Amino acid sequence: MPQRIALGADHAGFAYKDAVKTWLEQHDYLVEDFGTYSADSADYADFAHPVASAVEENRADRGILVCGSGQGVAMTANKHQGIRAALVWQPEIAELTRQHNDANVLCLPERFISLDDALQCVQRFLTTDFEGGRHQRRVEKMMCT
Ligand SMILES: O=C(CO)[C@H](O)[C@H](O)[C@H](O)COP(=O)(O)O
Repeated sequence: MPQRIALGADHAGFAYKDAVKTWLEQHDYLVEDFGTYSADSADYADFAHPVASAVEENRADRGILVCGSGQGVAMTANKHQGIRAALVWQPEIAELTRQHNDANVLCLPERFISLDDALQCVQRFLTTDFEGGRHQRRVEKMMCT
């Protein structure tokens, strides 16, 4: 069964969100796009909350969020129980945050990363497994549930 991906961005992440959406569809992921749908100014929390809720409520397997710096969407998503949203700016970090932190939401900073790197981050984030072991204990200590 294909992985279900919840996608969201504000105006500063709109262009990369659309490119990520195209990449995901080309690679047979099931995408739910929570907006924004234009480059008009918008508030990142209006898109980060629905993406985080979709993952939290198991309507999506993973979330991907984009804003200018990646910070606003990450902070917002991490307000949700069960969400481990990671700010990622290079592919190696995308891999590490899956292996060690079991991140379930990827947050990308459109204004500080090339599109090529952003797509590589998406690919590594979606194809890297959590390592468990000592990292399982640490993730459990991180969570408030
Ligand atoms: O990076 C962001 C939040 O962390 C947002 O995407 C905004 O781009 C940032 O806050 C700047 O806002 P602006 O309205 O684009 O100047």
